Amino acid sequence: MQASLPKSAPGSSASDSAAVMHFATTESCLDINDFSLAYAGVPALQHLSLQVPRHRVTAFIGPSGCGKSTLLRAINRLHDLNESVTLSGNIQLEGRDIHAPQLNVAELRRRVGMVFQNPNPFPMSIYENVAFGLRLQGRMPKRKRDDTVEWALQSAALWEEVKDRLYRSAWTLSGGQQQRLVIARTLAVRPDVLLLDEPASALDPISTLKIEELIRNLKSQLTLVLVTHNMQQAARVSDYTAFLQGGELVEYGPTDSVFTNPRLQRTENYITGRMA
Ligand SMILES: Nc1ncnc2c1ncn2[C@@H]1O[C@H](COP(=O)(O)OP(=O)(O)OP(=O)(O)O)[C@@H](O)[C@H]1O
Repeated sequence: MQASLPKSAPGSSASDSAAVMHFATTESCLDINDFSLAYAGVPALQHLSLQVPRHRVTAFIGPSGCGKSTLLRAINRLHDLNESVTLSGNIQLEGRDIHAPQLNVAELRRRVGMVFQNPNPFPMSIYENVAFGLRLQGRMPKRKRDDTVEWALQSAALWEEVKDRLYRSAWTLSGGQQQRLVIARTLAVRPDVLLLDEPASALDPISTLKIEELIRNLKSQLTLVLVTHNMQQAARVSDYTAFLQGGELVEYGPTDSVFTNPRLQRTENYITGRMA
């Protein structure tokens, strides 16, 4: 897969560099087109355009407050209930505008799963956590549900650790196991996209490495978007990296290029730690 990168000279403005971020030969899963979002009139995202390739890991990086979580949440329409939010432009999932009036938001959230910084298992058993979304979808033969729960736990690299205690409370698991359980719960309804907002930042180093390995392995099944403050993590797990600053997309490209040969000085300053 080749990415056709925007041609802008080092030092050009963010809006120049962000104008076109197309992956010419790659099929994109998400197309973000001239997307802007403001909270109570204060811009948080400004004219972002980028394409997120299918079956790859794309990392959003940038300083605190640059808009990474806002963008991730917008992809899942988590701002719907915030009346102060205004937006323009559009986000398309597999070619369909996620804000189209006839779009079913529950179905969007099944197709686009989201995992947050702090593991949030429900107060129920390990099994019931994973079966939760399946039950919401309607009746399913027990055998099929059991198979799906096992498959999701296997996909989340948790099955071996929990197969003998499926009916114990999810809260008996460690923080790292809880986060993998939450990922299993999300995978059980077979999403197309998994959004991960700092999924390992509350975890110890060993659990973090397990989550990173899981992210790498999951891309054969779905498209992943990762928000992280951790530069090494973005470099280790992502195929593409988008650098945001002040609500603008500054640079976007293959992770290797962004980290080893950034086009813009601002990107270099950030990834080398010269800018917080
Ligand atoms: N619900 C909200 N209401 C008003 N302003 C908000 C809200 N959520 C975020 N913001 C503002 O929008 C901007 C972007 O915030 P966002 O959380 O997306 O940044 P971020 O890059 O994810 O930051 P961090 O890395 O610290 O999590 C910030 O200025 C923030 O204060």
